[in-house]
Amino acid sequence: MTLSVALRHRLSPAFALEVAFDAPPGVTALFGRSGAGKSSILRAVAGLIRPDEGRITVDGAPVFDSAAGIDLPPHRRRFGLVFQEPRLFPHLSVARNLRYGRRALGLPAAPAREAEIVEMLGIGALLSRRPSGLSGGEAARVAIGRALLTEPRLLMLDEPFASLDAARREEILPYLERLRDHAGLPILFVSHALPEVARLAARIVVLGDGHVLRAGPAAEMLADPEAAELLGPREAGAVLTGTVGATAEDGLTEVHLPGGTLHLPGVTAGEGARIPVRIAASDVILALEPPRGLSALNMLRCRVASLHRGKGPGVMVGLTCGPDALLARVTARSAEAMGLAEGLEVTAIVKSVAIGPADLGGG
Ligand SMILES: Nc1ncnc2c1ncn2[C@@H]1O[C@H](COP(=O)(O)OP(=O)(O)OP(=O)(O)O)[C@@H](O)[C@H]1O
Repeated sequence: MTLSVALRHRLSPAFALEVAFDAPPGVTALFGRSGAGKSSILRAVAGLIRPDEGRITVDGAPVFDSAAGIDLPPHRRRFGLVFQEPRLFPHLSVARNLRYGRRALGLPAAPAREAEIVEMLGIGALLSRRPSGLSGGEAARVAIGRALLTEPRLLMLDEPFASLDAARREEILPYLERLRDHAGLPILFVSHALPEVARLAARIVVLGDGHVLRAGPAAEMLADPEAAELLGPREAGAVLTGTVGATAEDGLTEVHLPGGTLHLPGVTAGEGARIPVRIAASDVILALEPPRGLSALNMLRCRVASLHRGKGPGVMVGLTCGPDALLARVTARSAEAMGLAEGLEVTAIVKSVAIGPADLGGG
């Protein structure tokens, strides 16, 4: 199932949306600064605002088509929307909250499906509790479960963890990975946290001032020095796929990449698993020769593929390490002193401690 969106809508004299993008099954991240128009797009797709003109289709079938006069009401679109706040009913137990959306749509009870969703989201122990006793992460999972139980054709998550601290957000990411891998639905995921987007999304749509600034496969966008400027040079970083090796007594686990081996803390996947590893561009140091007598364990032989001079003092360097792509952020002064140029062979040095659990996929 693929969602296609093409719409124009003036929200105020100062702000208009004009966007077009596709969302196939898997996670499509809508990424952009506050006020870029992310939530308004979700509201339009959900049928909560009526665009001035455009078409919104699922596998070619319109739920909205201004030219043809089609505008299905929200409940007939069968799209699940989870807001920033979980919006659970305080007087109902978690179990009754879960069933509420289904009942409101007149769908029959589905105990087997419910058990499956409860298991996937890890909320079995919460069923008899009231929402007031839940942590933010638990409440977010219940809200996602309630939306899933309505058998949506599409799931939209509008920064469902905006109010959670970093540790709670990290806790919930594995559940979202399971949802992504097992639900088989297109998921529109609104976020302005790049590590989360890198971990979950297959596609990224970067929004600015109501427009699509750039859209494409996540792996390509995250490794592209020019796109890094739009994603935010401080947080930008490529995602590489490695194979988990042995764990040493000091807790560092080998992760083998074509360009070399990383030794990383906090790897939970078992030996032999393939896991994504996000390496922030600002955590990579470049050297012309493999350095000796250095505390960093992680060195990858790479070649400079492209250079992008940003607005500030930084240069974003695109590197290829075998079939992998990596980004490094250096100062323009260093780039010049090193004579960085396309095709030059360099060693990329990554600090182990710079890579945290949020940067590693579950495998
Ligand atoms: N009902 C409305 N009437 C007028 N202007 C609106 C309305 N809703 C949103 N806007 C404006 O549209 C712009 C986009 O808002 P929107 O909430 O879609 O952005 P966002 O990218 O989701 O931001 P955030 O990350 O802060 O949630 C903002 O300038 C906002 O003030």
